[in-house]
Amino acid sequence: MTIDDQLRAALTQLAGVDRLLVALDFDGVVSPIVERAEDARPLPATAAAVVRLAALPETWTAYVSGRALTSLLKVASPDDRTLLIGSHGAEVRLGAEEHPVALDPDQRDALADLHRTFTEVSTQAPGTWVEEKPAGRVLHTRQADRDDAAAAVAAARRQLTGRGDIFLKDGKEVLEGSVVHATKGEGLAFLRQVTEAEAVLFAGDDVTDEDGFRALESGDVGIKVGPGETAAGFRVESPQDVAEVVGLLAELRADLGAQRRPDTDGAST
Ligand SMILES: O=P(O)(O)OC[C@H]1O[C@H](O[C@H]2O[C@H](CO)[C@@H](O)[C@H](O)[C@H]2O)[C@H](O)[C@@H](O)[C@@H]1O
Repeated sequence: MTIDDQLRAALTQLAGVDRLLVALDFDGVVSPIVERAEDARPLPATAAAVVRLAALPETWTAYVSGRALTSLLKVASPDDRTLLIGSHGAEVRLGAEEHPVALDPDQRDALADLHRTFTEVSTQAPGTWVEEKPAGRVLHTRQADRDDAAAAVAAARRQLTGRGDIFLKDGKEVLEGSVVHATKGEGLAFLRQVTEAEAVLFAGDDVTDEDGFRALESGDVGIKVGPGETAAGFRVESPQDVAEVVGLLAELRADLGAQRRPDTDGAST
């Protein structure tokens, strides 16, 4: 991909801010989408660029994911400095500091109902499976026959619609249910607050990432990966393009930092 002039200009501006947060969705952005969720891995070029960014002064990196933190840690193997938002904003890990989800008894009951509904539906639909998260469940349909997948999602929706204590989200070949209301927009706002970032880059590919794009402010850069309606200001086609974008941002910020550093005579170059 050639990074177009507008995106290059936005990245150049972003590279020059005092405090920068680079937040990336994981599946479909850092990792290509794959058949089996447990097989997802970061593209090496993106992972390397994230590490380079995290090592720069006044620069924070984050993965903002719908995955449970345990799953994100397993597939992403993030650098210790990379901040993590899991379960679409319900879980947070800032280095050694972890904020797990705490469910009250009503939420635990709702989670048990959600689990029962998704597993019963999945049993009837070959190729589907249920992923477990601390505050939710995911009905995966990527490996199912298209008609079976649609029927399974419709059946699960029918049984859960109207439950005020279970929040449903559509994703890529998944239906997610959570007993905690959380969004990536809230996750990003929290990260902006703790890092005191002057500007944020956020890249995402899925409908749930739109909450993140809508939480962006003037001076931030939102990048939608792939097709679909979006509130993001920029679009690239694939995770491979994301690797180029994040690589360029790391290069630009490192160069600007080097220019700002005093030379050996003590004067700024
Ligand atoms: O917010 P993300 O980091 O993008 O996570 C969203 C969901 O990603 C995973 O499912 C998706 O990726 C799988 C692997 O490529 C794919 O098989 C599945 O069809 C996708 O929907 C993950 O399993 C979910 O828990 C995340 O919520």
